[in-house]
Amino acid sequence: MTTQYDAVVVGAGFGGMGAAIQLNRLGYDNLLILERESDLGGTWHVNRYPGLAVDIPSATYSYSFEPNPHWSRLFAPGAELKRYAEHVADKYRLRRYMRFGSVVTGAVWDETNAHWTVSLAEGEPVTAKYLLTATGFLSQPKKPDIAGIDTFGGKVIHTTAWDDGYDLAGKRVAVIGTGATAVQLIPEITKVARELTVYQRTPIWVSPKLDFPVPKALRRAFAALPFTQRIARLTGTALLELMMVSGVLHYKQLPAANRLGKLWCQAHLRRQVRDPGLRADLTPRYSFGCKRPTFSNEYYPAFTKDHVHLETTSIAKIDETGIETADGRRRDIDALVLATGFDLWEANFPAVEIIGRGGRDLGKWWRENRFQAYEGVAIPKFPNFISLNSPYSYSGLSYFTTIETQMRHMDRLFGAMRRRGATEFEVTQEANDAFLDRMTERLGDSIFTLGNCAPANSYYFNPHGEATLLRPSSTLNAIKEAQSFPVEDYTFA
Ligand SMILES: Cc1cc2nc3c(=O)[nH]c(=O)nc-3n(C[C@H](O)[C@H](O)[C@H](O)COP(=O)(O)OP(=O)(O)OC[C@H]3O[C@@H](n4cnc5c(N)ncnc54)[C@H](O)[C@@H]3O)c2cc1C
Repeated sequence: MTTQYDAVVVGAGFGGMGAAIQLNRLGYDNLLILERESDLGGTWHVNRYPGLAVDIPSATYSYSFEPNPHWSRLFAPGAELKRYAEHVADKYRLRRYMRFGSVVTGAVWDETNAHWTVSLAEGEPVTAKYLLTATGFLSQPKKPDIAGIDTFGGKVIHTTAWDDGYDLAGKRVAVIGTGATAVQLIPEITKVARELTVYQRTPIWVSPKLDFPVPKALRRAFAALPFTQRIARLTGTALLELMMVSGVLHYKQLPAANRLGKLWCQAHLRRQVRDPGLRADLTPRYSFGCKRPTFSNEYYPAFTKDHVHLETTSIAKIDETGIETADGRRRDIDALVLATGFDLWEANFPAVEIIGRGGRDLGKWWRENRFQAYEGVAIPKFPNFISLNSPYSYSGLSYFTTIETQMRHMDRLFGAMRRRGATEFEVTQEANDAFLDRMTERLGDSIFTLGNCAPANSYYFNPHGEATLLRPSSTLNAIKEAQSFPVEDYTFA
């Protein structure tokens, strides 16, 4: 049986596009990128809610080999990220590989033909020598399990499916959820809604946001002198890195750095909210860093407005016209906004059924053993498979550090394979186990223990209570390891 493609990449977000660029650099041109949506961009195609913006300095959020001198603000709005994704796809000629509206349902390693068979919700399966899944972490929307939610007769909008045609102006709106999305969205809703009630289960730490329009002269300098942009990128990355390494990853050695982060947010809250009761309700009971840091100058003040209510009593049920809390109070609303985030661990590890050598089912294996992946990309018994959204793959606060770390890993791995005249690779169980031990030990130094973080409800933690989403190492270290891992950690055939 012939193999149709060199590689199939699942997902046309920044991760999938980075993987395709790397495969091109390695000389593979017979590629297929399968994307269930109608266009590319992943996160930045799907999310369009008011207030959407990158939540780290824009200069750090791009491929290092394709800097963007045109960001309009220090924290660029979401539409600019989508345009940047389109620019990359055009410049690197990636659209020719993309097939939209293609929902992948599973993939099976075919021992006889030494290739992957990838099945789709519609149409014939496709086969490829290599399989790369870039299905994202924050890509499977979570709907809350609240009694009666389907009976609500007004408008229901999940933040990942924003309805541009529905006007919230003059409406009584409820927002469920107070995560990173809500921090961006709530201030925008307060500007138009007649009344807004925010249902909060877990408060969030919010830092001041040093945002401003990037002056045209600076943008021109970035375009004319690329090294200036590189400096901006390195400076931004170094600051994020400092925050991550000192405040979060080395918590055990440096608890003071973490306390400083917390004090910084507390002072922000004190400055912006005078009412001590409201302040207490908005104050998290978990350590700073247990969740992804958020930045806003408008979030806390939104709750001081007369037409905005913070509700901390849990929701008992939703009926046709409103929401009732556990203490029997109810509120009529016109629109219900679900800022309830994403299902990571159940729906995304993995996002589709992956069956490896000897029938090993990846989802089952992760759940029955531990969530693990060598260097955040490879798993024993899954030959020729790069899982870009694996446990321990998310390194650094800009996701582009993750993508480029993985591109470097691919470069070294495929290079070693080809030098041996081989076409198959598989990570060894021993190398995988040693990596898992190293990560587990490093996690012990970090803030990520349930003792510090349990009330945070953080998606960093898997169902076993281990924080296996983020790689507990500095970006520099992750990059170094991607460029120098022992190639003997893999077998080649
Ligand atoms: C609102 C929001 C704001 C964010 N802000 C930041 C930020 O400021 N900084 C930062 O570093 N990160 C941020 N992130 C994280 C962001 O997801 C990453 O930065 C990055 O965009 C991930 O790229 P990706 O390609 O890995 O995943 P995604 O962008 O999620 O792309 C995955 C793609 O896979 C497709 N897919 C999934 N399953 C299937 C299937 N079965 N079949 C076919 N296609 C499938 C999806 O449709 C999607 O297009 C944010 C995330 C969200 C949701």
